[in-house]
Amino acid sequence: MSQMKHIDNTPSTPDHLLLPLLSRQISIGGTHVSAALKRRGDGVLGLDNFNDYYDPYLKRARQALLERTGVYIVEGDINDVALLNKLFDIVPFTHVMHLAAQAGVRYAMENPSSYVHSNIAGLVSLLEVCKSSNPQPAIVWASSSSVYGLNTKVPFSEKDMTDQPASLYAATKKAGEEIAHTYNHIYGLSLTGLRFFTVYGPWGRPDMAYFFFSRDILKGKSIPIFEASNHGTVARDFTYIDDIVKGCLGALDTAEKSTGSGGKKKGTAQLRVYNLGNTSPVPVSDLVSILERLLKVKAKRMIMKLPRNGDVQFTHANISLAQRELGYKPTTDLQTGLKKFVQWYLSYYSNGKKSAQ
Ligand SMILES: NC(=O)c1ccc[n+]([C@@H]2O[C@H](COP(=O)([O-])OP(=O)(O)OC[C@H]3O[C@@H](n4cnc5c(N)ncnc54)[C@H](O)[C@@H]3O)[C@@H](O)[C@H]2O)c1
Ligand SMILES: O=C(O)[C@H]1O[C@H](OP(=O)(O)OP(=O)(O)OC[C@H]2O[C@@H](n3ccc(=O)[nH]c3=O)[C@H](O)[C@@H]2O)[C@H](O)[C@@H](O)[C@H]1O
Repeated sequence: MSQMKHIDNTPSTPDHLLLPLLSRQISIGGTHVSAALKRRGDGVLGLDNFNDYYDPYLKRARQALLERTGVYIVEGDINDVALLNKLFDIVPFTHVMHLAAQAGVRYAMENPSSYVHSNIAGLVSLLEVCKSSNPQPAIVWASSSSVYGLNTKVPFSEKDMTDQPASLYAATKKAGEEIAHTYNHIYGLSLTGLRFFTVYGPWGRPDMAYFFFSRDILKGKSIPIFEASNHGTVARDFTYIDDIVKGCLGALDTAEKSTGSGGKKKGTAQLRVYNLGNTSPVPVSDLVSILERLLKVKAKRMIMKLPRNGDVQFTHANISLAQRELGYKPTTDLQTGLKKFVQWYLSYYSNGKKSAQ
């Protein structure tokens, strides 16, 4: 993790934050969601610590993109309670979209404490501030399909067991769901957790397979493709970012309807968890074939036994609850979504941008 750059005073607040706004949101992490909220007329303030888990140039490019649309991003850590209090004093946020986390299942074996810092301690700091703020904001936060862990009964439904995480990342996401329960139970915070299923698309994460496979296929480097020791398929319910954004907006709007923008009496606020997936798992080997066609380069495939590194073999979402309650309806298949990713990737890295890590 990088040294966090703490700002010692809140930067001059852009005028738009002080205007009477239809809805005032704080979005933590989450470039695409922030941009979509801004496009539809919500007031949005971003927060990110810009750590160096992956390519910092990419994070700064996303920031520049957002700032061109009028979304200002404060540089700071969710563990910085003084900073959060200051922001909540300036802006009476009605909603918090909390997408900041230490992501990645395999990196948890290298740097476990970064998961505890952001996904557990950071979540608690944020909820402490939300609990005391007036109005109490409705909070929508990112959980993960990884909470289903070693559960092999697919498709995964929200009611299924989540008590056998396969990685520390998954364990911290599961802990986040339990922490949310506590803050809902004691303080009446309105909390909606979204279990995202392997999200991909333009401006995505360079540590994810679809992203670094593209880089390495273009470089002629071999790519390790994990194969299960039981010879079963290794597959993911890959979900395109635009579909996820619609699910996030649906969750924010549903939270608004059921809680209003004021604080709730204890015991009456909502606590919900939804799967946001695509309902069509694709084997990782097919992901590689699609990338080969789009990049017009043959991959050097290195088939490896799936190591015990935090990966699970198969994910598949049952999304009927999100469909019913959030109006969530993913429409992008992997071929279409990867085409958009590859177009972005080629244009981003051919424009003299630093190469992905
Ligand atoms: N991308 C996926 O496939 C996927 C799947 C399931 C769940 N999720 C979850 O969705 C959320 C967004 O994921 P993403 O892929 O966009 O990840 P990301 O790493 O690109 O975005 C998270 C952002 O949070 C920031 N951040 C991390 N720790 C912070 C802290 N302590 N304080 C302030 N900012 C901090 C990072 O700098 C980063 O910009 C995460 O919570 C992740 O765990 C992602
Ligand atoms: O939905 C989630 O909750 C998670 O989604 C994402 O995790 P994963 O589904 O594991 O994505 P990703 O690493 O891209 O691997 C994709 C596939 O490629 C396979 N894979 C991976 C690496 C490799 O070298 N070889 C390989 O075959 C690998 O076995 C897997 O089958 C997020 O990163 C994570 O933050 C989390 O939130």
